[in-house]
Amino acid sequence: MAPTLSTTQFSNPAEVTDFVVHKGNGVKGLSETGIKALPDQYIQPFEERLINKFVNETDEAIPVIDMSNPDENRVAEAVCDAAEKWGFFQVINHGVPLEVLDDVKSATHRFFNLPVEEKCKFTKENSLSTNVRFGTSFSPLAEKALEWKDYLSLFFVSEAEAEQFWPDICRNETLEYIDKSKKMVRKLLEYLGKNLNVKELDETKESLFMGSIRVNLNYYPICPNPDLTVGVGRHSDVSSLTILLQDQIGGLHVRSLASGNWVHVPPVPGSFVINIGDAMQILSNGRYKSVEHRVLANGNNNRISVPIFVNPKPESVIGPLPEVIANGEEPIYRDILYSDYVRYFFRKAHDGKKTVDYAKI
Ligand SMILES: O=C(O)CCC(=O)C(=O)O
Ligand SMILES: [Fe+2]
Repeated sequence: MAPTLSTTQFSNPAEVTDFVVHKGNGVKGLSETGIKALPDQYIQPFEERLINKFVNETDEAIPVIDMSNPDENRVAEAVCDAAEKWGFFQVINHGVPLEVLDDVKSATHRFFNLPVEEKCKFTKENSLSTNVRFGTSFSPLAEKALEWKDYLSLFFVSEAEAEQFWPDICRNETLEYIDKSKKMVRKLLEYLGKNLNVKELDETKESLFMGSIRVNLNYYPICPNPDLTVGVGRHSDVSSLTILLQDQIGGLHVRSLASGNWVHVPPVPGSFVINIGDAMQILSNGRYKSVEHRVLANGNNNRISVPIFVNPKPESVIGPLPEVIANGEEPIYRDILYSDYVRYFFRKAHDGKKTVDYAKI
């Protein structure tokens, strides 16, 4: 007979929520109790489950771009083409030292391996800074079904602020990861901008394209019934650009714009997965696509990922760029305060691409 919740230390779902969400054990703690059945609140509606037979039935694959190609125009073209057709691509030979990537992955494991009391210092209730938050799922209070993921989210303000408030155990590695990735991020944004007639990343464009940075350390522990739940539900990012470091486990799936199929993003050692976020879709008046993606839960392996969300400044007003509208195009998005847009995203559960409709004219 399949094990049920009653064969574990929990006698009802409320006790699970208390253990995972309120006591700060996260799904990692739950997984480590040896729980054999998925608690009810993690069971996703049928249509949200990424059952294997619906994926990988396709030979579509997101582009892999070699940034060391001496013909820079070719690199720029490949980046812009992928941003229009896929909204997603991987980059290799990107110039970020591989040891920086290894170090931030190790730091992520170290943080999540801390005792609960240590991690709990960074929950919403306890954290000494609103820019540092340890949590689970996406928005447990707004969600009908929870997601099988824990995270530490770090909004970068300054080195001094990080020194004061970020967890010691992963601070330096995360700061180094941000710092060493900046050059690549700038290059990618320059390529994307040029193709939109943005001649240079001056101060105004910099604050729109890369005015603020958030890094998440994500932990997806082994799940007892991975087919019934998700690591992350369908969503698009609110960033201008996301650069994501994943380990060798896999599980990230992207919705193909061409076919509607869910396409796996295979781990490529030393690469970054790059995706266009909603802010860039809006700034480009829909030319670059912020595409739905989600993460499968895994029954055999723990997985980590470390996305850097490159965002507009919270106080920026985002809307189709003048350079884009100058060619006579009708704007399809209205001007909107970026912090309002982000607040709207976090107020609800993941719901695919619906956030961007909020900015539609
Ligand atoms: O873990 C991943 O591969 C993707 C995570 C993600 O989509 C996100 O944090 O927005
Ligand atoms: Fe995402």
